[in-house]
Amino acid sequence: MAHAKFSLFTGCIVDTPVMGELRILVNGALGIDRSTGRIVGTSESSGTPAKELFEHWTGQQVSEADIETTGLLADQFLMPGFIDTHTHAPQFSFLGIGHDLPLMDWLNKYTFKHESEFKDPELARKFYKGAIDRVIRNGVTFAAYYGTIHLEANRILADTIRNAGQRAFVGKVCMDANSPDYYSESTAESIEQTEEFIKQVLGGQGNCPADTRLVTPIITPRFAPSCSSECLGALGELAKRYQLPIQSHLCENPSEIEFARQCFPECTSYTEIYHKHGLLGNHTIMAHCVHMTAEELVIMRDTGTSISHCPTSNFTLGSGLADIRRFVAQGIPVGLGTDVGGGYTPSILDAMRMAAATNRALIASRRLSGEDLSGRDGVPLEAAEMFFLATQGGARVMGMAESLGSLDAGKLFDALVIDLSAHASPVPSVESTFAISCLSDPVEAWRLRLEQFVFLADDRNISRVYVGGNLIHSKC
Ligand SMILES: O=c1[nH]c(=O)c2nc[nH]c2[nH]1
Repeated sequence: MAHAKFSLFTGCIVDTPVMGELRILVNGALGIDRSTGRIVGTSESSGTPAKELFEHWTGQQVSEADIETTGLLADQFLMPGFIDTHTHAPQFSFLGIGHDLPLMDWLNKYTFKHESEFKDPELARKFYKGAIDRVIRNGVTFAAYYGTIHLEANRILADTIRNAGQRAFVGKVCMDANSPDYYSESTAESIEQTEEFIKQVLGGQGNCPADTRLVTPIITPRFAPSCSSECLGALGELAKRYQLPIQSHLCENPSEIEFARQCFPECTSYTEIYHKHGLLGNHTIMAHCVHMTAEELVIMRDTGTSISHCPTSNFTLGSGLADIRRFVAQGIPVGLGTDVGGGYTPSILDAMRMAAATNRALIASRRLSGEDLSGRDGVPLEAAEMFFLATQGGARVMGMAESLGSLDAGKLFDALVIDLSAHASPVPSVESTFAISCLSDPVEAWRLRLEQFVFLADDRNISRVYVGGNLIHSKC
């Protein structure tokens, strides 16, 4: 069947096109056109023959021989791939180290030193493959990576990701100011090498449309304090000229915010620094945003800028509790970031759980201080909302909501087969979960199993990973 034109999955299919609304097709069918890697149709199948489904979806005559069918097992379901909107590839080299330090000390003691080692391309060649494989094993089909300041190591990172078949934004980190001597660059180097990196990455992939390109360069001023005004302005220009996304850090920690203020005293806020240099817009991802003023959130909303919520790292570096209900209420797009190595794990499932813990801690502390929590403010984040943040929410943050994030017809097939009864699974069997085994409504039973998935599962449950219709990881 290697030459079949279409693939069909039958079984339970789950996604969240809208925040908080799980769409569960218990007896679902999903068809893929292998030549484009796109979904041609998703529906309840109710036993309809495959040929009829495809003829209905495509409006063409289809023969049975053109269809390869995969029937999901009773404990399996299909879902959109996880989207990690913020992670640092070189920081896998010191995962789990230094979590007793606040941000600026952690950067100075560990981060800059480890990243500076990537001046040796040999290290990048040896190291990045294992890091990327680990991200993929965790079900991340699309990630926004920071590299280092080094052109060659970043090129190796981009090639490694493309060879692994993962979708990614990859950024050459820019640091021409206020950075250690052993890990900084001149303004000219920062700008020229960013442009060279853009040309290398785009040139290596021909003229394919932006949404089918696997690896896209992303303009990456590390954070405002690490860049001169000239560098920030030039990076804004490069993003416009090449129509590229932008990523950086914003309002993560009080000392960092003070540092940014000292570096740009002419700006009224940290957010204003990026705004003034043309770096905000609907293709910009700002990570953290833990300590934002009301005025800053208005700038974010008015410019269409997105937020990568990185709850794991916000806990481990003690940065604080970001209020995503407040962001969502303002209409600011929000997705999840693992922020390795501020965060200790590349698991988006962990980020989902940490997002829930952050939200519960915020609600509890506000209640204790007597705040009135009316409306959504006092409602704990539900599993279906976490599911959205990890998939469709992430796609919106990455500017790809039309092409990714859910399993609707027309979208690229970036998806995961989840096996709840995988070997050594942390998710208990249905039989041992009385609350589920006694239910007669199959949709309700799946809803509870999905809650268990969100709170209990790990990479052992992620049995297949697809990007653009290609299988890039399989446990069997
Ligand atoms: O969590 C973080 N990780 C980093 O590497 C970084 N650099 C600036 N600000 C940062 N925050």
